[in-house]
Amino acid sequence: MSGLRIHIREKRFDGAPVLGECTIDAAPGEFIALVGPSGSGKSTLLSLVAGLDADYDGDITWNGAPLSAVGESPAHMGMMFQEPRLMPWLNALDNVRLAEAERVAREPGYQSNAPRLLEEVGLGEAQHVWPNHLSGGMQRRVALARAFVVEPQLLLMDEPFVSLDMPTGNRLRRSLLRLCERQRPLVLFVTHDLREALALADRVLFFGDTPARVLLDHPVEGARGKDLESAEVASAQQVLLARYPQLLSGILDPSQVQTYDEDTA
Ligand SMILES: Nc1ncnc2c1ncn2[C@@H]1O[C@H](COP(=O)(O)OP(=O)(O)OP(=O)(O)O)[C@@H](O)[C@H]1O
Repeated sequence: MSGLRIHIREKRFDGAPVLGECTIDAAPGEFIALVGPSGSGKSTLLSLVAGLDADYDGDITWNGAPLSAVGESPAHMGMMFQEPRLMPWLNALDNVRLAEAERVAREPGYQSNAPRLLEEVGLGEAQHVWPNHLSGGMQRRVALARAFVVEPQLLLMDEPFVSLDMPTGNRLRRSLLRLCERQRPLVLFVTHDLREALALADRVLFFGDTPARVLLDHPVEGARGKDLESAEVASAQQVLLARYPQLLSGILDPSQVQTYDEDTA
């Protein structure tokens, strides 16, 4: 199949199973949010996909070929984490350019996308500013530009907008969706905030149980692209939690899932 296939049979840490049987198929261009209680293995799953941890039982493929390790990956991969992880000795432009280094080496005559990406995230005027002179929100913008500068086919994001105030977070989410619209990467986005998942994703995967697995694969309708405090997001959240009251605690009654599918069929 084309796109990403994740099939985890088991992932253990120190002998204890953390992830159980889990199959996720995702098509190019899809935006998938991963939501679940703390410790349910969301970040672990991202690190397996990123190739940062190869110690698991399962297969992760991209267009049918193993997605085994960063650097050998058949998909251009971008990543963004909770911390912007900027190099303090490089200005905003050079931080973004750093991600292009491999491409510059590989493609003679390659024209840097970094200035355009910084324009797109609203930092056209701040290209030569050092990270310690940028606000937290601006630093995340640089990290967002850096994630997209490689034109990733697969973008892994682990709570990239956590602990930002609402307007700053909303602006960053709008920038992210604009960039996704243009480049169409497949995104796996970990968040604790159900509203953020509903405002960004095409599908939300809910994790839970021990060892963790996907409890529910929920298609999002109506809330995508809206601000977190919008009526559309509030309503999507209310409908979901009315039907599955303990979902965010990682508990789901399987009989409810059938009812939901029948309702939406
Ligand atoms: N390097 C590690 N060594 C041992 N145990 C680990 C390691 N990394 C994660 N774990 C354990 O694996 C489980 C899943 O952790 P993980 O960070 O993937 O969960 P999470 O759903 O992302 O949590 P959170 O939402 O709090 O970030 C937890 O019990 C955690 O303590």
